Amino acid sequence: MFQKSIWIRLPRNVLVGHGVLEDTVTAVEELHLAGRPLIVTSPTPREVAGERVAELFAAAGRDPETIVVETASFDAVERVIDAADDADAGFLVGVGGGKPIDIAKMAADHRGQGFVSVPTAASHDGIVSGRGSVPEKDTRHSVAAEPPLAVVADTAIIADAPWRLTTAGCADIISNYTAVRDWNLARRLQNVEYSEYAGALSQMTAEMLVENADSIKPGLEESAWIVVKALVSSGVAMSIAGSSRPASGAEHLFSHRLDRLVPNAALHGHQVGVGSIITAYLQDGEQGMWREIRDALERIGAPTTAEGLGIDESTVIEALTSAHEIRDRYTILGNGMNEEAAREAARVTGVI
Ligand SMILES: NC(=O)C1=CN([C@@H]2O[C@H](COP(=O)(O)OP(=O)(O)OC[C@H]3O[C@@H](n4cnc5c(N)ncnc54)[C@H](OP(=O)(O)O)[C@@H]3O)[C@@H](O)[C@H]2O)C=CC1
Ligand SMILES: O=C(CO)COP(=O)(O)O
Ligand SMILES: [Zn+2]
Repeated sequence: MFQKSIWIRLPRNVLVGHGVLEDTVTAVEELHLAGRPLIVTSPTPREVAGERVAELFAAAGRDPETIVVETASFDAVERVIDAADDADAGFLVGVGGGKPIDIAKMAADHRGQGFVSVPTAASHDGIVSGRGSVPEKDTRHSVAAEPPLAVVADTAIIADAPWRLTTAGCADIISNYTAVRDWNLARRLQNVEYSEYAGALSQMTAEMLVENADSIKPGLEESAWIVVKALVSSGVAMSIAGSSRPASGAEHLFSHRLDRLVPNAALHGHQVGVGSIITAYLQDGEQGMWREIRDALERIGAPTTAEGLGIDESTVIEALTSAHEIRDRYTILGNGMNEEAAREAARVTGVI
């Protein structure tokens, strides 16, 4: 299908490295962002980075305001919009994991203002993307939102975050393998618009992460480097595609379904990693690449079983049989799996 036009919205300043938090104000000034920042953060990220970001803006005479959010909800987005109105903020800065970053991103989108992403954990590729994910009624998947103008990823802070957050980010990247294959399938079966560049970038990102899996170890700042760069590249793939397609297929539908059935049971990345093992089995059968995906997750220390996610067998089966209803996105799940097929796939792959 010929694409008449595309509009790719990417971050302009991406800072990754030891101590780059100190350059936050410079990164913002270089973007000519005017006015007061509203810093949107959550309790722990506030301590590890938010307070320092506020000090830096205060020292630059920008009179920052801070708001602390605790849950990813539309109420929280509304509160942030109100706080930005009250503070007459010129732009928003999200400091933390996916929760405060997405809330800031969506509030910035609503206000039509600039947004800066300061991740304190490498837990998923939403730290860079123009997608926001805040549960609303039946919706758990991401929707279009304001992409960050700048990303400031301080690897010293990220390397210090709990290791499970980093393994979740790795698993979110590894899941790109199955997402790209599902996207290709949808192109062939449904004539869905496909971007060769975005698909290739997403797949290459997963391959590079797996090749580097042995260098990804707790306590090593180099690991934070590798994972953040992969998350940036995956976020860019989504921006090129103009959708989350390059990084979200059936494995993400499975995870979104788990989020509804057992909210907060496990991290997003860990859920999509387990979903990716089963998705790969569905895509090419018992002899296919599901073992490689499982082994890569194991090498990194991410869960590969229902038990590892802290969920029971029946929840896995329920999520698999209803995941196709989550959104209008064609994947290998097609019109859905029946219970026997779901049990077989989960059993063969060792997930249950
Ligand atoms: N936009 C997108 O494309 C995507 C968005 N998402 C969304 O992102 C959210 C999940 O993101 P995730 O990062 O896993 O969740 P959170 O933002 O909830 O972070 C997970 C936990 O890590 C803590 N934390 C963060 N940084 C540090 C640190 N440096 N040291 C110690 N603890 C830290 C947080 O503390 P505290 O409790 O204080 O916040 C929280 O308890 C969900 O809302 C999900 O829907 C997921 C995937 C993609
Ligand atoms: O998590 C994502 C990509 O890794 C975003 O995907 P969704 O659009 O399915 O939420
Ligand atoms: Zn994801």
